[in-house]
Amino acid sequence: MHCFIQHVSQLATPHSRTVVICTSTKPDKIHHQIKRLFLKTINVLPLTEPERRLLIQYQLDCLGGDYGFDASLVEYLSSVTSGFERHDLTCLVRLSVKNKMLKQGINKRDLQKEDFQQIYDDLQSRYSDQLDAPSVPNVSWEDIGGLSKLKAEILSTFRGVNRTSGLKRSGLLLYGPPGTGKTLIAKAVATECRMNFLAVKGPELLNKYIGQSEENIRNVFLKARSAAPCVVFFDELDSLAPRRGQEDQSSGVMDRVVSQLLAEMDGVHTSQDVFILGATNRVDLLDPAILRPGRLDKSLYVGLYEDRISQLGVLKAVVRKFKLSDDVSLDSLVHHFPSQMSGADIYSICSNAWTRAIRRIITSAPQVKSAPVIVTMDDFLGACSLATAPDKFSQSVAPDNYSLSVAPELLVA
Ligand SMILES: Nc1ncnc2c1ncn2[C@@H]1O[C@H](COP(=O)(O)OP(=O)(O)OP(=O)(O)O)[C@@H](O)[C@H]1O
Repeated sequence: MHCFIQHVSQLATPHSRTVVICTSTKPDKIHHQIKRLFLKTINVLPLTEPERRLLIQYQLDCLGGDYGFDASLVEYLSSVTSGFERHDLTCLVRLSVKNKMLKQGINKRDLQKEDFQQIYDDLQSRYSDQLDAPSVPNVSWEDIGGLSKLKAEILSTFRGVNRTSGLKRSGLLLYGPPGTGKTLIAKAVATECRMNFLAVKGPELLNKYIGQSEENIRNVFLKARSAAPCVVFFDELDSLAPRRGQEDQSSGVMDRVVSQLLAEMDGVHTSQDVFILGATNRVDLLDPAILRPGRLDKSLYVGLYEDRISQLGVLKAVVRKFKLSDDVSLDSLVHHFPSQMSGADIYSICSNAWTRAIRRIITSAPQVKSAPVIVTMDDFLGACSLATAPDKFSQSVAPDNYSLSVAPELLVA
């Protein structure tokens, strides 16, 4: 470091014609003596949507010729590429155009959405593979059954009056028994609102070294801000934000973690494009400050499916991609379900039915290498009989524990 400082300082003579430019992805780690050498620090921020639009347009213009694209295509590409850097956008445009030409000849230049899909998917998955990088999940509202009121409530929060009038909510808490679809909802929110999704499990951020947990929390929010628009999903929030001042936490480590989390949440409140979703099975263990307006200012209960209509909704969503035989009647199937089920329980019945169908096909025609898997009513009924036999199937929420997750006083409309 000393040597570097000496050499750079020597260049700083009145007649020097040398300019030193340095780059860094972690400016906060640079020693202050090095920082002092530079006259100017330029913060290169992630591209905003209008900037991405300009860059995509520019890249297409640079390729010359008439590509026959319309403005809505450029608009679409800029809206789905949040988190993409300059180089990614250049690759996206150039490689997609090149592929199109290779496939359809140099004269076929009418570009469509689909022409960009393959390169877009490659770049997006490479981006998400980077450590903890946010991704846009592939879960839509159709993948979630039942919960229509909850969906409407969440959508109004995201798209409704709050945003336009500037009275933005900064976060929502989803609470309820395990396996009821809280994670699924968070992913669908990110997909439907075309936002990046950063999922964090509470315990993953906790570290035994002093100050490291707080830094992990800071990093999550830093990442979220740089990937904005972004949904940050804190699963198992109770482990990260337990009630402060507990006697058994005499070192105060957890209190500091909670305080850091609250401070970061307050910072997010002023930013338009980062939204926080929390999920917990134990709302009673949370520090009340986290539910204060301006942080997770709305709590929504995601419960078990107790009526046949909502069970049917979940069943339909889960078997959406199954091939069903003509004898399958989902309406009558739900009457074979236990009275209280979580989405995960229904998913388990369906995957058991699917496995039964595969076994049946293999046993009936072992020599056939590939045959379509068609699930019959018998497969479902066999899987249901397992579900109602208590010694063979354990529901994800034992009836004794239902009450643990329910805190009706938090059902704020
Ligand atoms: N409403 C639903 N519609 C369709 N599938 C569902 C629904 N709820 C749950 N599932 C199924 O159950 C699985 C588990 O759901 P999920 O992980 O979202 O539950 P969770 O409430 O976040 O659980 P936990 O509190 O244990 O983290 C999902 O992957 C999905 O297959």
